Amino acid sequence: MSINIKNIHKNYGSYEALKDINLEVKTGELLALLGPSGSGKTSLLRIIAGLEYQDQGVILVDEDNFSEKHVKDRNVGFVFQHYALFRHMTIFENVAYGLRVKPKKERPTKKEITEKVTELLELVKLSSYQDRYPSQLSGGQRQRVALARALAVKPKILLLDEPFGALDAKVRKELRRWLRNLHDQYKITSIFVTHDQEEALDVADRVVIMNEGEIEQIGTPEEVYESPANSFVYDFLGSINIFKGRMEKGKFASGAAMFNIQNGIGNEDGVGYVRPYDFIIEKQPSDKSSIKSIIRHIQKVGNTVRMDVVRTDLHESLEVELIKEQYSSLQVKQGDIIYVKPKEIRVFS
Ligand SMILES: Nc1ncnc2c1ncn2[C@@H]1O[C@H](COP(=O)(O)OP(=O)(O)OP(=O)(O)O)[C@@H](O)[C@H]1O
Repeated sequence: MSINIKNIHKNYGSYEALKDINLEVKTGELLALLGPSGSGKTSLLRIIAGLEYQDQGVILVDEDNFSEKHVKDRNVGFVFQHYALFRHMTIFENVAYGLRVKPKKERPTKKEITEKVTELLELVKLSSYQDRYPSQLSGGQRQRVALARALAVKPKILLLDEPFGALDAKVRKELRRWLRNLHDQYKITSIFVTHDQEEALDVADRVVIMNEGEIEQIGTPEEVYESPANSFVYDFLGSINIFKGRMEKGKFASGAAMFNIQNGIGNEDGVGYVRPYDFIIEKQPSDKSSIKSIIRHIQKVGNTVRMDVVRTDLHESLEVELIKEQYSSLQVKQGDIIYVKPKEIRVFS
């Protein structure tokens, strides 16, 4: 099932939560809606589910106009951040619930329900837990039950709202791999909401970056990370260093340094962006893009060494990241003078 979201507007009173959202989700795709708090991700998901209504626009699922359908007729699987399992039912009963409450004509037989639930519990690797109650499971296990329950009714599409948001970092990581594998087996067109950049980039086929009710960029994880469309996306998708300066004839001047740039040909003020790992560290300057700096702090974490350095021209801090081997061969210490040279600088006006 493909989802075609056209011209969606949503206001809460005078507040514009969604401003003309257009988006196509391809059949079998796992799409992430990523953005800071309040950017409109949940509102959009709830509108697709039919739990909220748009003020303008339509949602087509294949050629079916979803906008005219009630939530119960949309056949959407929904998984929330807080596992809304029924506390008084066993895990088996929780997964079976959606099948048992189907109208009589569509309801599978008792034997079919048992087979389906058994299959799903195997899929989420919780077969031996089927007689337990939700309170006897860990948070990660409960989310897996929630997903099995959502899949039981064979949804046309699957919507997940921060499904791993309440779990600790290690479990989150395990579950997102697991979700990806499950999606590859089931291939249900799925949209999941997250504000965690790493999670979106790690799991999704494509990422939609939202900000203040608008889409900033849509692309594969590689596209949005390697070629951010604007400064918001650049900033949102990882640590950055900012260089204030001016573009002049294909070059960018910032303090005493001058850089060759790919983008930006006008003569205007601009802001350059460099990721912490995108620097070459030298003991002597090699050209005008080598920025003289003093090492203020060195922090070693695993195989990575982070250095906090201060440019001597503008007295601004830069965050530089090296792998341990590079750092060892440099032989530098706090207080030393070094030259940091961006491998690439992207300038937005
Ligand atoms: N029922 C509502 N009434 C009024 N304002 C609302 C309502 N629901 C959401 N909003 C507002 O709309 C904006 C978008 O909210 P939404 O929950 O869609 O954002 P989000 O990106 O999912 O944020 P979060 O990551 O914090 O959940 C926010 O400013 C929010 O305060």
